[in-house]
Amino acid sequence: MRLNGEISHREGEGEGEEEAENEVGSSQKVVVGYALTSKKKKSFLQPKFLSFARNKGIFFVAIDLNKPLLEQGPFDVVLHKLSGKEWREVIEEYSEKHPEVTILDPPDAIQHLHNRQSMLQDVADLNLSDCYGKVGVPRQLFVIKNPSTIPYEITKAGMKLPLVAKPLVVDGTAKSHELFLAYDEFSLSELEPPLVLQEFVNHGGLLFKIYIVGETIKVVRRFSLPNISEHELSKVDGLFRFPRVSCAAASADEAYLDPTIAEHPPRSLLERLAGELRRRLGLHLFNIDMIREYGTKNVFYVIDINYFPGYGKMPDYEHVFTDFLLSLVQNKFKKKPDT
Ligand SMILES: O=P(O)(O)O[C@@H]1[C@@H](O)[C@H](OP(=O)(O)O)[C@@H](OP(=O)(O)O)[C@@H](O)[C@H]1OP(=O)(O)O
Ligand SMILES: Nc1ncnc2c1ncn2[C@@H]1O[C@H](COP(=O)(O)OP(=O)(O)O)[C@@H](O)[C@H]1O
Ligand SMILES: [Mg+2]
Ligand SMILES: [Mg+2]
Repeated sequence: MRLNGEISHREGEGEGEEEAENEVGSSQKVVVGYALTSKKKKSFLQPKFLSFARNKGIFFVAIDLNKPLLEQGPFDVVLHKLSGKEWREVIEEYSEKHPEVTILDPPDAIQHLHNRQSMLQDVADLNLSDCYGKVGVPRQLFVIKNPSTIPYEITKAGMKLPLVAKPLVVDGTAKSHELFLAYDEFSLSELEPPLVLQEFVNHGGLLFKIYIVGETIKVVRRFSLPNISEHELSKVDGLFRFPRVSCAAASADEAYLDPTIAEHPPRSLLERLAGELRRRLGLHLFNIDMIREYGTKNVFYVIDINYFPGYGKMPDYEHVFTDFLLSLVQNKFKKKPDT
C-alpha cells in the first residue's frame, strides 16, 4: 500500500487522484501491475471498473513486457494471465525478489489447471458430500498415446457412453476447447491424444458457473448440452464436435427454467467446495463449471475449472474485485511486523 507521493507512472495518471483522496478519505493507494492479453484487458479492465477502483484508491498499471519486470513498479499486487514458460520464469524470478508483492496467482498453481487431469484431481480427492448434497467428478479415462487402444480401455473401465472427449492440455488456445461427443467407442480412435474422455452426465441442459474471487462466490446459470436419451444413444453412432455451448452469450439467468434443474446448488456445499479448492489449488481467482445430475436433487459434478475466467461477465464484479484487492493489501499490512 503506498502512502502519498510514492506513486510512479500509473493508468490514468493524475486523473481523479484528488477525488480518490476525497472519496477514500485517505492517502493510501494500491498499485496493481497487470500483464494481460489485449482481449482480456478489454473484457476485464472496463472503464467503469477502472474508475470505480480509482475512487477506492486502486490504480492499475500496465506491465511493459518489453522491459525487465524488476525495473518496473513498485507494485502492491501483480495480476497476470499470460501463457508460456518464459513468462512463468519472469514472474517466478520477480516473486523471489519481491516477496512483499502479492502475485495473483502463483504460476505453478495456475499450471495445475492447464491439464484436465490435475485440474479435477483435487475435486475427486475431496469426495465432498454432506446432508446438503454431493460433489464429484464424472468417470474419466486419460488417453496419452495410442488411440487404437481406446475401445478396449473404455470397455475395461466400464465407461458408459456417450463420452465427452476433451484435449488434455488447456493452454488458452482455441484447440484446448475443441470438444467432441462420442456415441460409440470405436469412433474415438479418430481423435488425437493426449485426451481426457469423460462420461456424459445428463444435466437438463443447464450448467452453473461458480465464480470465485478470494472469499467471494457468485453463481450464474448458462445453457449447456441437452440430455441424451437411451433411445437417441441406441440410434446414433459416431463422433460430433460441438461449439462452446456454455459461453457468456448462453446466459440462462433470465430464462424461465424447471426449478428442479435450475435451482442453485446449496450455498453451504459451494462454500465448502470453494474453501477446499482455494486451499488445495492455492488460487484466489478461478471459476468452476458444475452440473446437477438430471433427476437428482443435489448430486453435482465438477467438469471444468478455469483460471482467471471472464469476470467482466460476473454480476457486480467491480465491487467484488475492488473489495478483494483492498482486503488482500490490508491483510498484508496487518501482518507486517511493527517496524
Ligand atoms: O473454459 P470455459 O468454461 O469456457 O471458461 C472460459 C475460459 O476460462 C477462458 O480462458 P481460456 O481457457 O481460454 O484461457 C476465458 O477466456 P478469457 O481468459 O479470455 O476471459 C473465458 O472468459 C472463460 O469463460 P467464462 O468466464 O464464461 O467461464
Ligand atoms: N461430463 C460432461 N457431461 C455433460 N456435459 C459436459 C461434460 N463435460 C463438458 N460438458 C459440456 O461441454 C461444455 C464444455 O466443457 P468444459 O469441460 O467446460 O470445457 P471448456 O474448458 O472448453 O469450457 C460444458 O459447458 C458442458 O456444456
Ligand atoms: Mg468450461
Ligand atoms: Mg475451461
